[in-house]
Amino acid sequence: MKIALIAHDHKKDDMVALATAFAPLLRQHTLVGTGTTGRRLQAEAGLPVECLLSGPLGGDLQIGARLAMGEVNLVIFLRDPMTAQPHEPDINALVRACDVHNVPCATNVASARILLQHLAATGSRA
Ligand SMILES: O=C(CO)COP(=O)(O)O
Repeated sequence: MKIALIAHDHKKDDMVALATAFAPLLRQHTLVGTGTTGRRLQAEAGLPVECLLSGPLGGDLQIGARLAMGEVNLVIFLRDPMTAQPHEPDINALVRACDVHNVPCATNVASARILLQHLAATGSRA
């Protein structure tokens, strides 16, 4: 399973905590992330994350493009609903791509936990 991990700045601590809690599971999969999120997950959760561009510089679009080509199977995108983002069109494009291609996309911690628990229970592998 190829999993994309993305978090806005105010949600990055939540992402690190989530990824740390599920680190043994996430290690069994191929991980990709936007630049800053990915580097924090490497440094603080010890996870092997391929880091693309930072979100505002096109990272969301890179993940969306991979997803459209079938190279991303699950997205955890912890969005900050309280802060305006300069690259809002890119964010919408990524979430839309998930809907177009029927790729599971969790946009908050509660949903992400359910997806990851399901992944753990079903034993899907990379
Ligand atoms: O902005 C983002 C998603 O829209 C996340 O990008 P970073 O992980 O580079 O902060």
